[in-house]
Amino acid sequence: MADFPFDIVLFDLDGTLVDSARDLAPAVNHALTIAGRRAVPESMTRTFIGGGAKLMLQRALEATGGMVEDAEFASLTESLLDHYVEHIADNTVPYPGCVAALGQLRRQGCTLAVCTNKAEDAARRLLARLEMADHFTALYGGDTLGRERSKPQPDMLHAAISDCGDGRAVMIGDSTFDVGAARNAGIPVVTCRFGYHDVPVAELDGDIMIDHYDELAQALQTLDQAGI
Ligand SMILES: O=C(O)COP(=O)(O)O
Ligand SMILES: [Mg+2]
Repeated sequence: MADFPFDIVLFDLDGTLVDSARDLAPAVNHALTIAGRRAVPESMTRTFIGGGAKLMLQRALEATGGMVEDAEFASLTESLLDHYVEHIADNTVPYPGCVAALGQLRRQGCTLAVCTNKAEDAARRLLARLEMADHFTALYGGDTLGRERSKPQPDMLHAAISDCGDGRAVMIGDSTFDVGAARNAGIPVVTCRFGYHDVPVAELDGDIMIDHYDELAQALQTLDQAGI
């Protein structure tokens, strides 16, 4: 424990711990169909993920003809979430090596938490269905502290660090929301090349990037040695 550089590891969920686009994309297309729009390919939906369901839907609507009025948007958001929750773990899986890496970090003395812009209830359901929940001491969703305090605001990172007993923390994520939140919280950030990127991957601008969970422990050591 003493020689591992971080006490607390905070994880984003969609595109970081789990490959959930195969269940998010059909939920987006369900809502688009209700709105009379064409469906969009999963590859496009992947670029809309990261800011929560509402932003994902807004981007999908903008890409298929434009935003709708508030009441219709609220109803479409509800349809999207109903569909998503019903199919939450149909095709979603943890990324290769993820579960093993979580176990390894815990054996090294790290305390783990999830900081996601997904709604807290959906995040808890998903992690329970995938039998991953027990790894995490804390979980914050995009609505836990209020949407205005979701990532890239640092609030949920600060709260999770406190719940984990305070200490040296690092964020693992896949989008500008994660990098921004980590910067705003003043902690380093590892980005995942395999996740969902709302900007070209080269522009994510984290401190170090991993291609596979097998590289995570070494990446954390490298960050430490670089004095980041
Ligand atoms: O639901 C989303 O859009 C984002 O979720 P994430 O913060 O876990 O990537
Ligand atoms: Mg993400």
